[in-house]
Formats: sequence, C-alpha cells, structure tokens
Amino acid sequence: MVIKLFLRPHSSTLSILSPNILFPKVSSSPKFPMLSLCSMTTTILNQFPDPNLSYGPSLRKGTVPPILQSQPTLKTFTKPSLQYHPKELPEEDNDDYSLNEESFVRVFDIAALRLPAKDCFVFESRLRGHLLNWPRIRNIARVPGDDVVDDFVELLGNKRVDGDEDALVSLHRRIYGKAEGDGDPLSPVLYREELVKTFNSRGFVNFRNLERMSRPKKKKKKRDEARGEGKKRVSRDELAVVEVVEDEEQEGEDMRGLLGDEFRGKKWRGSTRLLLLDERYANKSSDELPEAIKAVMKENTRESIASTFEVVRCKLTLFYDYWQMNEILEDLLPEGMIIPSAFETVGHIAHLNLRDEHIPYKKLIAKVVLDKNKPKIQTVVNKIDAIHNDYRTMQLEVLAGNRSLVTTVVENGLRFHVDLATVYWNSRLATERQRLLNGFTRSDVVCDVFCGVGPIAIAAAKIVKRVYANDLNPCAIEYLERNCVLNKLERKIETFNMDGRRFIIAMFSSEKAHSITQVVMNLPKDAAEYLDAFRGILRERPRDKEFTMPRIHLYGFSKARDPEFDFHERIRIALSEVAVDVGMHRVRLVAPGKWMLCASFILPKSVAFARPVLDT
Ligand SMILES: C[S@@+](CC[C@H](N)C(=O)[O-])C[C@H]1O[C@@H](n2cnc3c(N)ncnc32)[C@H](O)[C@@H]1O
Repeated sequence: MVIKLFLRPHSSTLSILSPNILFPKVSSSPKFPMLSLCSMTTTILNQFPDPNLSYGPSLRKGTVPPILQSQPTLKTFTKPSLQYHPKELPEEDNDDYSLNEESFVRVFDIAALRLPAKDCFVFESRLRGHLLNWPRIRNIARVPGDDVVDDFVELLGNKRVDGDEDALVSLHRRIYGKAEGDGDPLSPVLYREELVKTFNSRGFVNFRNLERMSRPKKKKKKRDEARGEGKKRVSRDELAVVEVVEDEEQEGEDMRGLLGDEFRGKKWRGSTRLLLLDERYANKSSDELPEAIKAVMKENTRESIASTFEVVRCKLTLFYDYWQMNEILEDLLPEGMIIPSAFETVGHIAHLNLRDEHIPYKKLIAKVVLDKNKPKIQTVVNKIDAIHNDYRTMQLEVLAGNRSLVTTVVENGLRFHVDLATVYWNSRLATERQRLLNGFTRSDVVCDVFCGVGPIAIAAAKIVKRVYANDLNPCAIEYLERNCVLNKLERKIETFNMDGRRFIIAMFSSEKAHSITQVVMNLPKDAAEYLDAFRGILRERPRDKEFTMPRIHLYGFSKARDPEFDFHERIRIALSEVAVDVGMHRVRLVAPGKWMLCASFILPKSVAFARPVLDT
C-alpha cells in the first residue's frame, strides 16, 4: 500500500506518555521536557511538500538544515562569483564544478519510543509494523552517553531504601549536588568528594568520567559545529544521525559531567534506546498513536514507577552517503532527463554509455557513480565513440577516479589482466562464453581465431587438451600471455599474433590440422567474411584419409527480421556451399533490433576439400 504523506510544520506537540520520575526535573517550565520545539530550527520554507510523495525517505521531503540553506549544490573552483545550479550548467564549464555533498543533507522529524536498552529487541519485534522501516536505517537507535555498565545499573537498583525513598531518587538528589539532608548545592569539588565517599569502589570505577568532572567543558566537536547542531548524536555512521529534540534550557543541569560530554540529556535514566516510529506518527499526539504503542506505554508505566518508556520527538538527518545513486542523480539533473542508472563494470572500472543530453553533466554523473560504488569502482569512464578500429578497442574518456585503465577481471574463477585502452573486453559475454565452454570436452583441441586477452582460450584450456590462440592485436597477445601465466595454463596454450585468415590457413596446413576439433571465431562484425579461408583448406591432403572435421563456432550480428535465416545465408555464401547444417543461438540484443548470434556447424568436407574456383 502506498501511503500519501503530508509533511507538517514542527509546531504540533507530542506528549510524553510516561512522566519520568527517575530524576525529577528541577527546571521551571517544561511540561514536556524532551520535546522542546525551540531547538527545531529547521525551517519549513525549505520543506518540499509534495502530496504525491509516497512513504519513505526522499530528497524532496524533509528539510535542509538552516546552515546549509545558502549553499549551492555545486562548488565552483575557478569562478567563485558564479554559482550555477547543475540544471543550468553551461557545457564548457562542466570541469570547473564539483558536487557539494552537503546540499544533499535532509532532516526529517520523526517520533521515537525511548525505552530501556535491554528491552529494545523485544519491542522492536512487537511493534515492527509501527516502526520507521526505512531502507538502511536501523529501527533501533542508540542514545550516546547514556550507556552505562551493568554493574552500575545494579548499584542503582530499583529497590526502595530508608522506608519510603527510592534508591534512585536519593541518588539523583545527591548527583544534583545536594547534601544528604537536601541542603545547599555542593561546589563541584565537594560534590565530587561526596560522590567518591558515597559509592563503593565498584561503583566509583564505573563512572567513566568522574575524574574529569571539575574540568572545564570541552568545545563541541568541529563536525557538529559544521552542521550547526549541538544535539547528541545517536548514530555515528556516515549515512544518518538520530537526535532527540530536547529543551535547551534544561541542559545546564544535566548529567554530562558524570557521564561524559557526549551525554546531553537532562536526566540520566540508565541505558536507553530509541525505537524509531513510522514517519506518519511524527506529529501525532499521544491519543493519535496506534493502540499497540499506547498499550506498550500503559503496561510499562504501570509496572514500574521508574519507567523510562516515553515517546520523544527526534530529528533524523540523512547525509549524502545515505542516498542511492539514482536519487542523487534525479535531484541533480534537469527534470525529464533520463537518469543514467546502469553501467558496465570491468574490474575496478565503471563504463558509462552516456547519451548526448548527459554530456554537460558527465563529470557530475561520474562523481556520483564513483561515490556510490566505492571501493569496488575506482575509475569511471565514458565511451566517446562507437568501436571502429580493427582491434575492437573502445575510445574512452576518464571522467572520475584514478586514471588507470589497467584492471583485473575475475570470470568463472579465472583472472584476467586487461588494459581497456589497448585491448578488447566485454563482461557481458561471460554467460555466452560459459555456454560455449560447456560444449567442450577433454579430448578437444581448440583454435581461437580472434582470442583477445583470452577469456575463451584460457577458460577452454582448463577443460580441453590443447588451445591455439590468435589475435591481430599485439597488446592483446601480450596480455593473453600474461593471463596464461596468471592462471598457470601457459603449458596448454600456444599463442599467435597474425591475421585471422592467415592463422586459419597456417593451422590447417600444419600437422595440427588433424587434432583440431573446435574453431572459435568471435569477431561478430566480420568473422563470416573469414569463412572463405576454410574453402579447400585440406585439398592437398589425401581425400580418403580419415579426417575429423572441426566444429566452427561463428559469431555475427543481424538486424534482419529473421536474424537466423539472414546469418545462415551469409555463412552459406561465404563458404560457397548450397546447404550447411547450422545450429543457431541468439546471444543477446546489442541494440534495438540488432541480434548477436552464434552459429555452430561442422565444416563440410565438401568445403574443406574443395578445389579453388580457378583450378576447376
Ligand atoms: C570481439 S573481440 C573478441 C575477443 C575475445 N574473443 C573476447 O571474447 O574477449 C575480437 C578480437 O579480434 C581481434 N581481431 C580483429 N581483427 C582481426 C584479424 N583480422 N585477425 C585476428 N584478430 C583480429 C581484435 O583484436 C579483438 O581482440
């Protein structure tokens, strides 16, 4: 079900359902001490209300923290006076801009059920349907600084002492600097001494920050300042932070001295956790909360007078790292533009195929692709032009990351070193290669006429008796030889660096011809044109000799309505043969209406022993 959500201003109140009696507050005002609205300074001006938005996080929902509101989405380096929104980016100036990650920070108001840490998992499963359940956000959030060791909780206990006074209440009075008899507040030094006297050695040791109590308070962390926030951070990962919205006024009298600078709560109530509630409950009053939550509150406030169960208002801040690639790009690129969502990977390289309309944004797109796919992706490239050259190498432009196009690809357990600048590689053919290899046996001898860096030849060498691998590109052969060694298969592979036609003729006019059982011809654009090399290839040999004809696997493209028929015709014409029994396999659609096919057939004897046309 899609729930439509209207974000409302922060002004509505949320009642605390359980009065906290653990450390009764000395503060003047607050009826709802955990729910101060004054600290919620994010403005609704920057909210993106959209009644059509569905449930869940979105860059178009939430608010931009005030400190970031003036910042542009892009930072400029060379023209500080100009600050373009990417949607207005001039094409030539593209290189001068970098992404401003902070402009992707969004703050969401949510409600949370604060409860003892030990109970959080029980209630998480009990209230699962009422929790936030946002991707990559845990429903349970920590409250930093209020974690205490179990021994200390034990020490505090929950039992009544001295007749009518709760041990915790009594402790609280002492901690707030009052003498046993509720006299004047103690000076920090006396207060500390009092504490030292009061606790036994076990308890004393467990006050991690006791020895620092009389020191001046440390400055807030730089990062908090940069974000313009002084709230306690519950989660410290890079994706998100949950903060309880509290009353600033009351913070002077908190337990920070005892429990550390990070602890900013006005009361200390033992280790607690936040169960983040469904975003629809963000601004609901206690009456409007679902029965399941009300029941939990009721049970737990009744059971223990010192209950820490309460509903609190929180701010959930999502950072640049939280958002997925498509969400960032959607926000960055002009409306209506197709979002580049997929790319090919070759080892550490992401290979984009950007459309013309993306070119002004290519560096930004590449940066997002890099950021969102680190550490696996280290380099982002774009194909500049269609493949035209003989070696089938791509014209690539490095857009982001390190500039090296030498990478290592792992395919079917084999490792291949590849330099995309000088050799051909296509990871999309991995399945096809596997299909082809499945047809090979131990007794086969394979000729790979257009082998590249060896994805077929090397994988075949693991299965078959022997492989002869050839490529016209000297760089491909250099990498092939490296890869043979890398995969410890150099003894089974013989390499050649010559034109495919010459290679076919050389192989079949040598002694090797007897043993060759499989020929792979993977140069889809032109391979069919090389078939004539087989015509009369065995004509010098005695016809009566038992000769096993090799099976040829020929790749090709076809844009015809009946691609199989079309490709079959081309094969027949190239072999100058009336009938050839061919098995066809559609490999993949390489472009709309353009199929890559693999034709497999046994070289007809009539072709292999044919006399050249002029001889007859
Ligand atoms: C489509 S790639 C296939 C490479 C390898 N089979 C693969 O799957 O990665 C075609 C290869 O044929 C090589 N090539 C192109 N023309 C050639 C020719 N006339 N003779 C031999 N090899 C050639 C190119 O250098 C390229 O490596």
